[in-house]
Amino acid sequence: MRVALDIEVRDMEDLISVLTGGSVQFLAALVFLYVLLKIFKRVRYTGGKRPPGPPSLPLIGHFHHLLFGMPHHSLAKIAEKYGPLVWLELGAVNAVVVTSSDVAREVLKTQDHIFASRPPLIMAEMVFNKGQDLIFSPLNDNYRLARKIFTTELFSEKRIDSFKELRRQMTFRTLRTAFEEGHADRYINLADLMRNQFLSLTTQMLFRTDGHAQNKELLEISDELINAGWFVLEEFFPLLKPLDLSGQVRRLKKIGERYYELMDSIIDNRLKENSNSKSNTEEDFLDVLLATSNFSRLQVKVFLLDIIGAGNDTSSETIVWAITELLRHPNIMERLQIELDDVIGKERLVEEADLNNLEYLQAVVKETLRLHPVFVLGVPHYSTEATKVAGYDVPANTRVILNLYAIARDAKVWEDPVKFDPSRFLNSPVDVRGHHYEVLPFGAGRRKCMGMNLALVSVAYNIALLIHSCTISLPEGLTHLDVDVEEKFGVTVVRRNPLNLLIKRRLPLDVYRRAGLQFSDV
Ligand code: HEM
Repeated sequence: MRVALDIEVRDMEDLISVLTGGSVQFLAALVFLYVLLKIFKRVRYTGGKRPPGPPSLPLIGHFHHLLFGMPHHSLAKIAEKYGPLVWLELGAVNAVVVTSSDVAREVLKTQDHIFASRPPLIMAEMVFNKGQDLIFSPLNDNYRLARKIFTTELFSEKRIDSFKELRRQMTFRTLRTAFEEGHADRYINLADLMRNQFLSLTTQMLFRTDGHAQNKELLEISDELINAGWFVLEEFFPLLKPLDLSGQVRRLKKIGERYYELMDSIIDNRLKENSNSKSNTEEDFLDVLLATSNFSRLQVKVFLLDIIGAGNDTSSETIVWAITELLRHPNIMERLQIELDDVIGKERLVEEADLNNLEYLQAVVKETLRLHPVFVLGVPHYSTEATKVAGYDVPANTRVILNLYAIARDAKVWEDPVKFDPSRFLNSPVDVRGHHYEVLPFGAGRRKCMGMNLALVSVAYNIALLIHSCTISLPEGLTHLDVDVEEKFGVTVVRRNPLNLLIKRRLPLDVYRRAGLQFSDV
């Protein structure tokens, strides 16, 4: 199989900083690792027809493949040579990497019941109370109950709809900030702008409040979590864990402690408020979870952290990727603007209710998610029993890495796969909701993203407003040819370089005013 890559593989600086937080302790860790591995025994593959894979090094197996370049690129290259199901020994961890839509279908649909668990992760242990949350929970009764409550109570259509006005107000606030900066001819970093919006949106959905001190702290916690990365050295070399030479284990533990302390004060305040008054304000997620007697206080905290961790950077960075691609392709940006002007006109602002009538906009969203799925390697799955995949034997307790990035760029499936071309989704039944295995930005099957519907609405709405009601300019002297797509690898893959933009009003002032968007600059 051949996977096309258009992004320059940077250097190992990225991954090393993900692994170690940039610490010089990394070198010390490697020396100790070498000594400790002498007494370390990896659980070896036993019997059967093993999936193919590159030659492994003594003791560390294939771990070095994660150290050079970005893992989703390195793994795509390995798949080009060894096929869509590759066997890797990453220190003590046995893993298979899936890099085709056919094998993804087998894992996420035909054998979803076997592969829908999660491996034990140090991040889950340290921050998410040993995986008692939703994202990192193994497939067990606790998980099934939590997923049911998330589906019926927190992410039901009705609940998502009940936050529509909040989403509108938060997007307006973003525009107001952008226009005020633009009016003063100041450039604004789009990622910062969007992250602030989504953090405010999430905290209001969760806790009804939008307190700045609390948000700042949550933003820092979420940042630390994202920067911690999926690949914690000690997870692959468990003998190193007590020594914590990379400092990652300690760092994650501290993030957990800081978060729990903050949440304790939020929950205490809420319980006090609830006992003082019979409030008739809208229920938020905290109310719903506290009212569910099935969950302990600790579980409530980790469920909320799931949403903070999964709900912010994912949507905001997808918007940043979309605007990046639109700026790189002025003809596509123009076509989208023409659609918006035709369908919405220039007398009013676009509303969420318009989104289904904007076919090209939807195609832009899908194409962005195809080329830039922010969880490039998904969230790891785990086999609960031995099975066969694509004719190969996969033992129980194998970690499954789905290279969602490479699957959606498979040249066997996609014509001109690295080209940003939304029209490939026009008049096509293919969508990004987990029914078509050639593009899986939200995963598929039992573990499919809980926030997909919310994300699709918020992302499309923000892009529509930015393109319809704003003029967006690059810093002076730069053209569309200067807009890069360099990536930074972490829990999510984001733009490496900031996208600084000058954002100004595109429509007559009155149009914004009538929609309820007031400005202090006029
Ligand atoms: C563009 C935005 C988003 C993308 C691309 C995305 C992608 C994903 C992916 C790939 C997974 C893993 C699926 C698997 O294991 O196979 C996932 C899981 C999850 N996502 Fe999202 N996500 C997005 C937004 C959100 C939002 C807004 C929320 C909540 C507010 C959310 C909540 C979750 C949760 C709770 C899970 C865990 C599901 C489980 O393990 O059962 N996501 N997401």
